[in-house]
Amino acid sequence: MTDPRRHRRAGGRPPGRKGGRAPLDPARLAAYDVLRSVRVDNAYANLVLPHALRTHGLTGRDAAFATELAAGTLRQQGTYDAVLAACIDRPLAKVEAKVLDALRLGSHQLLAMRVPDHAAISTTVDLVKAKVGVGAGSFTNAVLRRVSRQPLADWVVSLSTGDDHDHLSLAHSHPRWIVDRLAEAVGESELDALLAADNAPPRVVVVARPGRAAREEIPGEPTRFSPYGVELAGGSPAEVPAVTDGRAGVQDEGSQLVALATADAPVTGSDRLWLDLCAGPGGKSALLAAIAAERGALLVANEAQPHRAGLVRQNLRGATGVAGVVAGDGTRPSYRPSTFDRVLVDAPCTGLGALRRRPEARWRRKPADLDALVPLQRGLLAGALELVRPGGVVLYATCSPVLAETRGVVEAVLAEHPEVRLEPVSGAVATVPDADGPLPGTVQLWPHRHGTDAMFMALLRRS
Ligand SMILES: C[S@@+](CC[C@H](N)C(=O)[O-])C[C@H]1O[C@@H](n2cnc3c(N)ncnc32)[C@H](O)[C@@H]1O
Repeated sequence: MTDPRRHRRAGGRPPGRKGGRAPLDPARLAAYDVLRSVRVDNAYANLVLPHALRTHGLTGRDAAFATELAAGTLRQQGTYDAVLAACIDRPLAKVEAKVLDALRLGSHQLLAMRVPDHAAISTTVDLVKAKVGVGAGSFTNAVLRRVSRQPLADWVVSLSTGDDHDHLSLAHSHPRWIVDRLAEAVGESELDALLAADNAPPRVVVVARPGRAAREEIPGEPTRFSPYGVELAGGSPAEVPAVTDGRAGVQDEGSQLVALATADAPVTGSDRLWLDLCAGPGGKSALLAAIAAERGALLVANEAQPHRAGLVRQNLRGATGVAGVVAGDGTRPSYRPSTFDRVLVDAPCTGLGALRRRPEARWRRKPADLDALVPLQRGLLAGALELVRPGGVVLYATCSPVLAETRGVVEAVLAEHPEVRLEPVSGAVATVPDADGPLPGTVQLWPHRHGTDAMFMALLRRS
């Protein structure tokens, strides 16, 4: 008997009943559902994906196929839209949205996955016929045949203009304004490598929270820079007991280093009360609380959005070293001035340093987002400097390397606070090679250099 799963694993077409229409492939249906949720409900792909996989009963290699199809299509949407525009004789805006979703999925299979052309085209046509109608199916067939005429590299060459950033925007599927902003931060010589790294799925890294879990409990390789990290050997973190009981957690190595830079900054005198001003959903708080507990200190985790404060509480379950979780606006903090010995400001930002893990984020973000984010970042850093005691430290961090959010914010706040000075980030983070930030002593990590999100860190001390 034929095993229908064997066909799907090979990316092929599931076998149909004799004389009847072939059943739709569940993996492709799941990916199609994810694209629809992202488009219609503004959903985050990584949050809706597990639900789509469950709904369509996908596990193992079928789940991996659906995941790559959905995430890869969303990441590469810019490139595929340029290819599709060249294959369709009307503007893409005039193509029905459901058909365009399917065309993008088909293009990803044709141009970036090892799916045979006939399977990529026929499964997409079946999907469109079932979801939209027979006429749309014929249109899809004609368009995808044109897409399949040449490999991706040839499409990029034939569609490129002479402009370098336009070319990189097309080749690496990043909006042009993001290419420009990243170029200002990383420089032209590494821009191509950075954009390519944004399109590679990130490794799965787990933090063994000190005093609660040992690295040896987690199957995988110790991380290079964080003394608490393990790169998972394979499988799902949900299968690691230390993760399921909250003693360990999935956390990018760069994010671990931010917590570490906060904890490792030298302070003299009292070192008992720490604050995470922008704590939700609580990854860094959980690591900070574990380190605080080992040192006899306590952490207050503050978060503006009540539902995210709830996530922080969940992340801190079982942790000692926690004084409380508070829902409050960090720009108008309700704590007494000079209360804390250490404060972390992991500011809300464009997230352009974490594009690897948010496939659709690059298309959602707009340059105007900076107009609201930069004043908020400045307000939060100024709020933190009021809350830290003289001699205490504030670690300002973003998961964006955009200079307006990093250098610009730090310079502006320093100019308004003569009692504050910028100091070199110290401890384990200071030993990370090639991580100089845009101001002396600051740190900038990069996906293409360090295998981490592009975290920025600046250490400020109040005198
Ligand atoms: C980059 S995230 C923090 C990530 C977190 N540190 C972690 O590691 O899990 C920024 C957080 O700041 C919160 N936020 C935004 N505005 C805020 C404000 N005015 N005061 C406090 N938190 C704020 C956001 O809701 C978001 O949860």
